[in-house]
Amino acid sequence: MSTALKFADAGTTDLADLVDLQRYPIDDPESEPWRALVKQVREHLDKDGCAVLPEFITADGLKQLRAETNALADKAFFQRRECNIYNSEPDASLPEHDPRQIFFERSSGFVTRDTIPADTALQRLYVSPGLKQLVAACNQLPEVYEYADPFAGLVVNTMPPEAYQPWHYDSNEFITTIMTQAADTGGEFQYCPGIRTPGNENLSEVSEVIRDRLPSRIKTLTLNPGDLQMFRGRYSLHQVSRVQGQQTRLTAVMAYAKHPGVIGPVERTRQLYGRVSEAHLLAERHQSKDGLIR
Ligand SMILES: O=C(O)CCC(=O)C(=O)O
Ligand SMILES: [Fe+2]
Repeated sequence: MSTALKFADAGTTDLADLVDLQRYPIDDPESEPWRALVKQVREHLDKDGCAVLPEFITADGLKQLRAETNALADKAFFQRRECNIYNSEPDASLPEHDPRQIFFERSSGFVTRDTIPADTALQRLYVSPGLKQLVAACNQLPEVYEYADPFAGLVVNTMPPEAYQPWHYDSNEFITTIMTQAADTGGEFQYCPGIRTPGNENLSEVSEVIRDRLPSRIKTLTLNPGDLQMFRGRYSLHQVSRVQGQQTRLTAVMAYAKHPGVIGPVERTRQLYGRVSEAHLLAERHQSKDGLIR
């Protein structure tokens, strides 16, 4: 992929070649249509933990994102790994049906932000003030920030045929995704809106869901490439069902933080991305000294 083009300019809001600005005026925040959009998204997020903005990306924009994510797909890190929904270690003292005792094999992979060239449409979208402002307003926050983590803020979830991303919660409260290429079949995003809340893990229902005994609690999202999805993944258990057919499912996952400077923990970073950077090591050392929450 060429890097001869101008690098991403964090100050530009001109996304006219990528985003359908007629329908989604993210370049005109506080305008009437923008406010109406934010109101609608908030309602969906409050009710369902999820909101979809259909055809957010233009046809040309989608062509570009699809080409970029396909070109990056072979840089994904894969590690087949047995995980429970909390990513915690096995604990033999727990009863057999406890959700912490149920492990699934994760076979999806991630391309990390540091391997995505700065002049790509993917990076332009992630750093765009218009998108950040929309995400902040929809989540009732004054501002959101790019991760300082060199790997984690923008990743491409890469799911070749037969890949499965098992039930999990995200560590951050809200996430924004754009699928750039769908699976032929399978690869469906499934979720249980608000199944846990702060202070209540709701282990009994969660245990039923992950043992396939409570299908009525599971919603399957109809998502098309180019739609923008906002999702509260910390409270809504979710999975991507097994990819079938020939085509790799590709999704750009954009994470923003409530505070600047967020860097993921060393051990989790190594598990997810197969390596860590100097920034991760420094952040961990710094954290252990001042005791602050990351
Ligand atoms: O690929 C998706 O649609 C969602 C991925 C996801 O849940 C995650 O990466 O945490
Ligand atoms: Fe997730």
